[in-house]
Amino acid sequence: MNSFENLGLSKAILEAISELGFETPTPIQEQAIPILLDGRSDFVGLAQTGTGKTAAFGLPLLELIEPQVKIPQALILSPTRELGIQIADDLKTFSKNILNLNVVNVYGGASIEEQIRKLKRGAHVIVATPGRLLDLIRRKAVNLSAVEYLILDEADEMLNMGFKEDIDAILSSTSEEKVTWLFSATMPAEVRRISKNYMTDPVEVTVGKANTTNKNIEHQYYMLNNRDRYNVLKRVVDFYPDIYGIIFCRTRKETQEVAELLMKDGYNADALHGDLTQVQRDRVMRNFKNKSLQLLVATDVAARGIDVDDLSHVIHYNLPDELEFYTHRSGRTARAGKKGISIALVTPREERKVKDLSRRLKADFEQVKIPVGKEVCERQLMNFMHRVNEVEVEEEEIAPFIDGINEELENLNREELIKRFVSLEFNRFWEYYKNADDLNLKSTTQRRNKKEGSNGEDRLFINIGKKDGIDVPRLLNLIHKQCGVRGKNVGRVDLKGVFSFFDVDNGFTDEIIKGFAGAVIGGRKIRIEVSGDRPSESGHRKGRSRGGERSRGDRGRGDRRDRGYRKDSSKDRRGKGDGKRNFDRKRKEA
Ligand SMILES: Nc1ncnc2c1ncn2[C@@H]1O[C@H](COP(=O)(O)OP(=O)(O)OP(=O)(O)O)[C@@H](O)[C@H]1O
Repeated sequence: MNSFENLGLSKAILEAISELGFETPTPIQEQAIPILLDGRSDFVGLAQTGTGKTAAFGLPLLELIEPQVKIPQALILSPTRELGIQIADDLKTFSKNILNLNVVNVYGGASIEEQIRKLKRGAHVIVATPGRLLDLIRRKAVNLSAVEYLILDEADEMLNMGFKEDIDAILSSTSEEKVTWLFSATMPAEVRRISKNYMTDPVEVTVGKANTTNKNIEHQYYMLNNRDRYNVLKRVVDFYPDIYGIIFCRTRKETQEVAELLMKDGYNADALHGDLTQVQRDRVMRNFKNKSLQLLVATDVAARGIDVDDLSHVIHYNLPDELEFYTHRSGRTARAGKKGISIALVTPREERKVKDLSRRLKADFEQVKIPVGKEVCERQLMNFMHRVNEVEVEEEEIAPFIDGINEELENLNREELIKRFVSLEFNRFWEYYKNADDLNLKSTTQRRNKKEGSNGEDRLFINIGKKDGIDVPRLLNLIHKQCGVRGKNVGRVDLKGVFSFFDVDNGFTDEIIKGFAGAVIGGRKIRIEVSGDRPSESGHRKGRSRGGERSRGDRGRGDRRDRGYRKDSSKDRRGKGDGKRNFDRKRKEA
């Protein structure tokens, strides 16, 4: 194996990276650094997420900069401020032993005057987001004519964000002589186009197979009903008490909603997306990086390229449409040779996306059972036991209280004592989970059987039928409009003259009855009730009405919201605040 010394790096840099614990170069570093040190060719480096691409371009770049020449010699463009800050911080750390080498970071949402001042003091390397840099160019606060090295990081994302024109304008103020380097974990068509449009005969280095995911990531997926998505998320989080991860959503709105629900339910979570102010984003990122925030709910853009140590999980609340997005998302875990788990929450309809990802990324995706309540309780309990085992006892501080404690507990033997201590933790979870649904979807055959038979379904009577102009699509449409229940949850429909029957997954029965309550259709007041028996055409039936004593598993009788969100998130949890408490405690113990 090669060493950093053999790659031609200077002592100043070798010492700095050795302090960071970089012992041997990663494959992309090993291959890229000698070529880039030569400094003469355009370059495309493709390597999986978390394999040290920043140092692969950063180290040779810093070697090539001449500190005594006080003009900007290198420009690094980054799609987001967070990534820009991260790159600039890395470069500052790598170059801390090089005298008078200035890395200046400019981005939107912060004082432009302050950035102008910093640029005036002299910048050798500028790390910038495109919008702000363009602004600075227009104000003539920066001169890029002597830039010799241009680095495009996460370039496809910059194009996705609509920065193409800005980038073109920026590049037109740089010299033709510069060399351009591009690093990426994926090679979507945009990256290809960029290398064609902005580079001349680039040297291309690919480590591993292009577009494959980091092999240290374990890919899992849970199959669920769409309406259970949030409850499954909470269950996964509860099943991994020490989880430290990012939950990816598709839109800013969904990101904010999921984060708010999690916070309301007592989890240590926060949102990161483009609708937040920079101050908010900074606070969230800082808290997440220093591990006082356990769960970051983020959009693809906001978390692109983010390097946070030791993330245990990435959760795809919804799968992204693009394969590359999946790769970048899941690559937030398993960085620098560590392991991590990527979990996708998918409905049966989305399962083909998983198959497609698996085929195209050449990675196995394992379908994992959603833990049932008892399993979550067991996990939490064992985690609590582990913490008991590991906790550092503050002998001196606790000593004054020991006599009083012993007195209070003197009637309890060891076994009793253990049970009671454990119950303090266990009861909260048990209370919450004892009646929790099994959120696993039945297999396709079971689902089919369920549709055909009466198992898990109710047969509903409704007093409208063919004579009211009702056909199957109209009835399904009506149920959806009136109650929010989709046609796929409705089984067999029997249309009669002035009434009809339809089978429905009994989890939706209340919703439907409630949805039709008080409804008037075609001038007729709608009557809907659970039918006990198959009726005769005369309409005679042994029906049970709305108040009937059907068993409905642990479904509540509230509205959809109660069912989807609140039910699995009883107020008890708030007091419990388990996520934060466990996490904080763990950190203190570590
Ligand atoms: N040679 C090395 N030895 C040990 N750790 C390293 C080495 N090189 C980089 N790292 C660490 O690996 C982590 C990932 O590096 P980096 O952020 O550059 O990955 P990346 O390839 O750019 O990932 P992404 O494609 O997701 O942006 C960082 O925390 C970095 O400090």
